Amino acid sequence: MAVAAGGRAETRDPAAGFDRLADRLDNHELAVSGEAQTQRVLAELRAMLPPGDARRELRYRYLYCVLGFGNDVRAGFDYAAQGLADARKAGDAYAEANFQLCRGQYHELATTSSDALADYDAGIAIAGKLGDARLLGDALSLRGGVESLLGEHAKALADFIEAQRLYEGAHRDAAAESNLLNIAIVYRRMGDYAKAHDFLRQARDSAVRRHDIRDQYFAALQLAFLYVEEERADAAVDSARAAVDLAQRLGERGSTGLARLGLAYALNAQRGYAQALAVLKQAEADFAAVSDRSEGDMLDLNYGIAYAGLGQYERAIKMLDAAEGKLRNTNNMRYREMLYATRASVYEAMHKPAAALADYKRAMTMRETMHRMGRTQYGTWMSYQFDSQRRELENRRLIAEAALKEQRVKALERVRNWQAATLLFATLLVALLVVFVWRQHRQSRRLRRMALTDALTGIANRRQIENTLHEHVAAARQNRRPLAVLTLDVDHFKRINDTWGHQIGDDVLCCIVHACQQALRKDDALGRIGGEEFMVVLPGTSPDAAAHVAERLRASVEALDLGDIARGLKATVSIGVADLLPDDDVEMLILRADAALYRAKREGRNRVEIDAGADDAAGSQAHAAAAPVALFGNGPR
Ligand SMILES: Nc1nc2c(ncn2[C@@H]2O[C@H](COP(=O)(O)OP(=O)(O)OP(=O)(O)O)[C@@H](O)[C@H]2O)c(=O)[nH]1
Repeated sequence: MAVAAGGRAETRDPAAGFDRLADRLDNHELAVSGEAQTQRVLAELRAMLPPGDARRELRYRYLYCVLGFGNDVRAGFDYAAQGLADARKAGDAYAEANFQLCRGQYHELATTSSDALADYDAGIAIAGKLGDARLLGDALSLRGGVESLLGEHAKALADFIEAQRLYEGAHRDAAAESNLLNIAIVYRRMGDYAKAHDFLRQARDSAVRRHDIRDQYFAALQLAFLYVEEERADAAVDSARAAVDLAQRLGERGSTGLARLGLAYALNAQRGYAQALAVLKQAEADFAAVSDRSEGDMLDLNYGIAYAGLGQYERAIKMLDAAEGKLRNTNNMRYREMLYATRASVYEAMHKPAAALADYKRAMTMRETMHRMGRTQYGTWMSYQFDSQRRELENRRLIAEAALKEQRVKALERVRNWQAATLLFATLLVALLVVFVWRQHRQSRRLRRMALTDALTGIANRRQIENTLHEHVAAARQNRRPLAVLTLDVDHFKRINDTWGHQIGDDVLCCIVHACQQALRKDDALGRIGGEEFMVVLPGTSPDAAAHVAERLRASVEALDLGDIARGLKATVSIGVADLLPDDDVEMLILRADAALYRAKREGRNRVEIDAGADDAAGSQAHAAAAPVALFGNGPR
C-alpha cells in the first residue's frame, strides 16, 4: 500500500508536502483503504498543515470530510454542513464545491437521493465556473452515481462519459479507470450486458494493475450482480465470494457487509436459500458493527426471498412487508418488482389468491413501468449519443477547417517564400549581369583604348592619330578652316640607344612626349607613328601659327633636362610642318610634312622646316633634296 506519502522533503517544506499529498488524495492516486490507514493518512496530512493557512485548512477539512467518517453519516453530514458554511464565509469557491460534493455523499448514504443530487448540481455549477476539470469530473461522476441508482440511466451514462472524457483529458488515469466501473454499472442496469462486461473487464484489469483492492472488490461485486441478471447464478456466487474476500482484505466491515449481501443475492438466485440466510446474518452483523442502516431494504428483501425459497412463508411475508415499506421510499423498481413477484408466489403457496393476484399485478405494473422507462432511457441515451456525435462531427469539421486554413496559410507562405527567393535570385542575377556587362564594357573599352593607344607613351598610336587627322581634315574642309600637321623625329636616336641602352631610349621618348604635351593646346592631337617618329595635328591652325607651335615643341625638347636619366644625355627633334592645301588628301598632307622633316634632318637636325608646297612633297617622295625653307633653324650646335 503506497501510503508513506510523507518524507524528508516534506519535513523541510511542509506546505509543499501537504499539497502533494492532498493532490494525490484529490486525484484518487492514493488507494486509501481501511479505517486505520485512512486515519493515518489524514493525521499525516494534518501534521503538514501550515499553521494559520486558512486555504489549506479548508482543503484539509474537505478531504477529512470525504475520508474521515466512514459510515457515521450523521457526523459526516454535520461536518460537511459546517465546512460548507465556513468555505462560503471565506469566499473559497473551490473548498465550497468540495464540501457540496462531500455533503452529497452523506445524503446518498442516508438514501436521500434528491438532496444528494441538489448538492452535486451545486458542486457541478461551481466547478464549471471555476473551470476546474478535476472537480467537474468528480462532481459529474458522483451525480451519475445517484442518477444511475434512481433509474435515470441515460443521464447517468452521459455524466459518467463526460467525467471519463475530463479524466482522460487531464491524464487522471486512476480516476478514469475507477470511473469505468460506473459506466459498466449503468450499462448493466440498462440491460446492455455485453457493454457492461466489457467495461467491468477493463475496470477489473486496471484495478489489478494498480493493486487497487477497493476497485477490484467493486468490480467483483458488480460482476456478481451482472451474472445474476444474466441468470448465471453459479458464476454470480463465485464472483460474490471473491468480492467478500477482497472486502475482508480491505478490512472494512461496511464493504464486507455489502459483499455478503451481494453473495446472499447470488445464492438466492442459485436457490441456495439456507446458505443465503447464513450469509445474510453475517452481513447484518457487519452493517451493525459500523452502524450502517442504509442496506436494510435489501437485507429484508433477500431474507424474504430466502425464507420464501425455504418454504417459511410467514417469515418470508414479514420480511417482504418490511422491505416493501423501506423500498417504497427509494425509486428502485427492479427490487420492488422482485419483491412483489416473490411475495405473490408466497401468497399463492399460502393459498391466498387475492393477495397473490394483487402482488402479481403490482409486479406487472413495475415491469411495464420499467420497460417504458427503459424505452425512454434508451431514447434519451440515443439522442444524447446523437447530440454528442453531432458535437464531435462539428468539432471534427472545425478542426478539419482549421487544419485546411493552416494548410492554406502555409501554402501561401511557401508561395510567398518562393516568390521572395525568386525575386532575390532574379535581383542577384540582374546584379551579376550588370556587373558582368559593366566589366565587359570596361574590358572592351580598355581593349579599344589599348588598340588605339601607344603602349610606351600612352598617347595615340599611328592608327588613332591618322583617324584623328582624317576627322580633322574633313571638318576643316567643311568649315573652311586651316589645319596643319607636324611630323617630328628624334635626332640620332639610334646613338642614344647605342650609348645608354634601349631602356634609357624609352625613357627619353616618354620625356619628349611629356614635353610636347605640355607645349600643345587642348585641341591639338599628338600621336606616335613610328619608333621615334611622332605626328601632331593642329586643327584651326594657320601655317604661321603651326610654324610657331613646331618651334615651341623643338625648343621644349631641346630644353629638356635629361641629366636625371643619364649624365650628359641630351635630345633634340627635327620637325616638318605642312598645312592643308585645297587639293590635299590626307596622304598628301603627310607626305609634305615628311618632306619638310626630311629637309630639316638634312639641314642639320634640331630644326623646323616648313613645307614648300607640292614640289617639296614630290621631292620627299623621290628622296631628293629640295630647297630648304627653314623658318626656325638652330642646327646642331
Ligand atoms: N629605345 C627605343 N628605340 C627605338 C624605338 N623605336 C625605334 N627605336 C630605335 O630608334 C633608332 C632610329 O634610328 P634611325 O632611324 O637610324 O635614326 P636616328 O638614329 O634617330 O637618326 P636620325 O633620325 O637620322 O637623326 C633605331 O635604332 C631604332 O631601333 C623605341 O621604341 N625605343
